[in-house]
Amino acid sequence: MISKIDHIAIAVSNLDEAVRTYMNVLGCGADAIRIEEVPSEQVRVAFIQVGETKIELLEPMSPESPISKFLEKNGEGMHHIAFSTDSVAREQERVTALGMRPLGEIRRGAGGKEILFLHPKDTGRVLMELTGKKKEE
Ligand SMILES: CC[C@@H](C(=O)O)C(=O)SCCNC(=O)CCNC(=O)[C@H](O)C(C)(C)COP(=O)(O)OP(=O)(O)OC[C@H]1O[C@@H](n2cnc3c(N)ncnc32)[C@H](O)[C@@H]1OP(=O)(O)O
Ligand SMILES: [Co+2]
Repeated sequence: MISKIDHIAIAVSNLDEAVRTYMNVLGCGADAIRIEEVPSEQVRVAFIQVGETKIELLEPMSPESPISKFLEKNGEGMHHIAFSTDSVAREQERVTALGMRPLGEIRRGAGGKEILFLHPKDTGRVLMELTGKKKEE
């Protein structure tokens, strides 16, 4: 079951600058920010807690990152919406049966959580991520 929006992700070219902008807009302190590197996606990511959900700022770590290609084509801006679920595998099965194409396999994203992306051409040209539990849970 999908329970809430886990995060809204924005592609940025300079993470530190973007973090400052969001802190200014939201009026929050550094305690609301968590930064980590996710090598599987070649991104450095900052999460900013906003109530029950988060803003995810994504900076590419290399030209191979999907965020590099996105920035080249579109510039900075909204990249994807992520939905929380108690079972990414079950949601994968459900949406696949409806004809949506997952992009690759379930893998590990930020915080070690299971993630799966759906092709934006099947979801109204908005990239969507399903995010679940940590793999060991
Ligand atoms: C921090 C870790 C993790 C988390 O825990 O939250 C993350 O969020 S990681 C985020 C980065 N990782 C990913 O984005 C992985 C999934 N993405 C992909 O597999 C690819 O980026 C893609 C979506 C398949 C696009 O790659 P590719 O086909 O090589 O690029 P194109 O530019 O040719 O795009 C094809 C087509 O799709 C449209 N598109 C691409 N990106 C988006 C987007 N973010 N939102 C909406 N639409 C998008 C693009 O415009 C092309 O359309 P056409 O031009 O009409 O062909
Ligand atoms: Co994400």
